[in-house]
Amino acid sequence: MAADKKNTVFYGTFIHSKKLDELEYLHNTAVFVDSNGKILAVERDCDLDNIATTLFPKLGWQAGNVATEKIKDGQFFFPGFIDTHLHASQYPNVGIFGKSTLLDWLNRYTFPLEASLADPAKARAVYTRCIRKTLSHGTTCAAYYATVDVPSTNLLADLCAASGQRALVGRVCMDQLSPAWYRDESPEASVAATRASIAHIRGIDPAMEIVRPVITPRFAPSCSAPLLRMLGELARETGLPVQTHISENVGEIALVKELFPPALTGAADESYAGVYDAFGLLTDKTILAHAVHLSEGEAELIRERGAKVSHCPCSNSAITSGAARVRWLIEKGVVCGLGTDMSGGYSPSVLEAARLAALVSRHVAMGGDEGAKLSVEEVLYLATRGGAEVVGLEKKVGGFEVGKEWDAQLVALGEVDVDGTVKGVEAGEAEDGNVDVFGWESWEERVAKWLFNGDDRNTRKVWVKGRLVHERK
Ligand SMILES: O=c1[nH]c(=O)c2nc[nH]c2[nH]1
Repeated sequence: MAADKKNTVFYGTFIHSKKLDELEYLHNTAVFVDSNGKILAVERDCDLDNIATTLFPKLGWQAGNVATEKIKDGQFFFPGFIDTHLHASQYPNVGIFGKSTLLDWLNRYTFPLEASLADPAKARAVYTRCIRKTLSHGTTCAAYYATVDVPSTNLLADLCAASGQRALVGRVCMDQLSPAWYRDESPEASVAATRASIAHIRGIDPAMEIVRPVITPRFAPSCSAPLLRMLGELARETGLPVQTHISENVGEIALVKELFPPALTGAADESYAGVYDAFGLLTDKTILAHAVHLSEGEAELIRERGAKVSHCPCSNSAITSGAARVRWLIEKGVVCGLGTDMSGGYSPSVLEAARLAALVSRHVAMGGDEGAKLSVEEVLYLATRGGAEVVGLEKKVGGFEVGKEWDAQLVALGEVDVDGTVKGVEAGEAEDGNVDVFGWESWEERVAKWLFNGDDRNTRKVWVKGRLVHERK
């Protein structure tokens, strides 16, 4: 799809997070987005024709070069979702995990698939489909892991740039504890390959408007101490973000203790977070996926360093890693967002991750901590503004404010007619979606129904930086 070069006025109902536990509902509102995708003005409770006449001259807009996107009653604009953790290279394996847990899952399902993407044709098919699918679910920004292979990592970045999906793209670094056919030959080779991929990604998007590189040590067990040290140095030298996994599974944690004693790392103790910290990898630009079994001390250290957590409830349930205590992390002051973690997680949908975050928090509550429950408002905050902070883009995306960029989705729910059919669906046609709205629901109830029963059929259009990147026909 070509970039839309016009200024645009979006008009209708807008819903976004005001704070962690509050959504704001803006009705009869006009949002003025310039041809570069930046929000220039937000006018609430206004008449579209009047406001256009008064605001166009102030914005220096010519009426002939302005597109209007006025949505129907009952539909709403919502900020695009931010998937703070997923493996594009694992997309073909969604739903394929059997009864495995992390370490056997990696060996049985994951490493063979990732290695096979060194075939460029296969990588192109997988990445193209992954980007299309996540866009169709309203994911406007994704923090991707690619593979060890440099050309296929670069291809993922190229495809994100071409399709317009905002992305952090990381070449996976790993030099130990995986088969010889899927690992870096040495720490030096790993860093050289990472530099090559960073240079490519910077080349295609020097201003990092859509795509940016991210330094990606897979997780401590698959990286030697020299590699972790060199990647910490690379992070300091480049100022780039870092993404990795932490404390997902009890077997993994035991392995980290065994592999990285304080005598090797120089850390004060043998904690998992302490290992990353010892190597300069725990900074305010670090995205830590999972964080299921952290100790008090680790959560404290993560908060002190300003590192962020990607909560992955789908994956944590599917491969039986555990129930992360998100309320506890938030109350400690740790910034959290949501990750689908495909293909540990079986779904490409951040809406599904949000709904599972709500459910998993209820399991934590059933364990005795009633305050652990996350509300509809809270999980949608994590899916948007929380995620924006996790990936370091909170000034650009996550809500509808002047100065932010237009990363948004248009949501339409099924409006039930008096005869019990869904409006717009002809007799004999399949109904479009699982959400039935009867008309008496409050806006809060409509959003709750969307969270718990919505899917890509409700996501009619998706924009990134003002560009239409998906439309459901
Ligand atoms: O959920 C996960 N997916 C992975 O690919 C991975 N690698 C290390 N640890 C991991 N956890």
